[in-house]
Amino acid sequence: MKSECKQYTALLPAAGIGSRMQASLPKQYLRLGEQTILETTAKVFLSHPAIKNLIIVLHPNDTWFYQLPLAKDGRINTVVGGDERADSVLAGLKAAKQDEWILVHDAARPCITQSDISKLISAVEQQQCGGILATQVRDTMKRGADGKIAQTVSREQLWHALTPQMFKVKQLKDNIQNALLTGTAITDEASAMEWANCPVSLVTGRSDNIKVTCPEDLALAKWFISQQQNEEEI
Ligand SMILES: Nc1ccn([C@@H]2O[C@H](COP(=O)(O)OP(=O)(O)OP(=O)(O)O)[C@@H](O)[C@H]2O)c(=O)n1
Ligand SMILES: C[C@](O)(CO)[C@H](O)COP(=O)(O)O
Repeated sequence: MKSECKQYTALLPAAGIGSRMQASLPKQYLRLGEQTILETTAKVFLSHPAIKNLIIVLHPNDTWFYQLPLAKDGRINTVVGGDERADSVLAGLKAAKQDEWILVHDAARPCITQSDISKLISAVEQQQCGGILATQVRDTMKRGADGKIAQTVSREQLWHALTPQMFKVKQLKDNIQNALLTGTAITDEASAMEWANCPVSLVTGRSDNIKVTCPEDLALAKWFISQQQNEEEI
């Protein structure tokens, strides 16, 4: 029985092909120990007291999801995604209740913690405007091309945008649709809200909330998750 706190839907875009991972199957189905990246991510949300259900967005040719025990969970609804991440998120938003808040989280970010999910929800509930988890840039940042540095960019106000990103369903859906129609590049939900001049809160999240993107990320994600389990046992 979930606690009395307000409950939300989480939308997991999982319709990518993971080309940068150079694996034999889409990266969300690579294993982190006993379970896949997708199962790991989904279970963090499904066991969070403020998450009531999931919308998981699948590639049209996905043959893996329904082989997972997770597929039998009645709290999960699946929809078919599109060519780009924004198209997949849009497909998921169309299947959500339009008057609710929703948390959009990359299936490829399995190191998300319940505490960071709670932190984002609390900030959005308090400020009543959308928000994203993010971490401040720590390295000196360079702009460059063709193997040459063009300039050093001040890192003072630079953040890594993470997920989940939490917004009102209808507002986010409309803004993504309209932004895409103008040819604006929408690589995260916040960029569509920014396009519409909507305020978006930056909520500091854990830097181990990495997106498994390249081959070396898999071992790092496994290690981060093992460290988080040790933290929980303390
Ligand atoms: N058309 C797409 C593209 C991406 N995603 C999802 O969006 C998240 C972040 O995208 P990314 O890391 O870029 O995944 P891929 O697109 O699969 O990776 P690549 O760009 O290396 O192919 C992933 O969970 C991915 O499954 C999606 O649902 N639909
Ligand atoms: C949404 C995101 O994870 C925020 O950093 C990122 O934009 C996804 O980019 P990708 O190229 O689709 O991995």
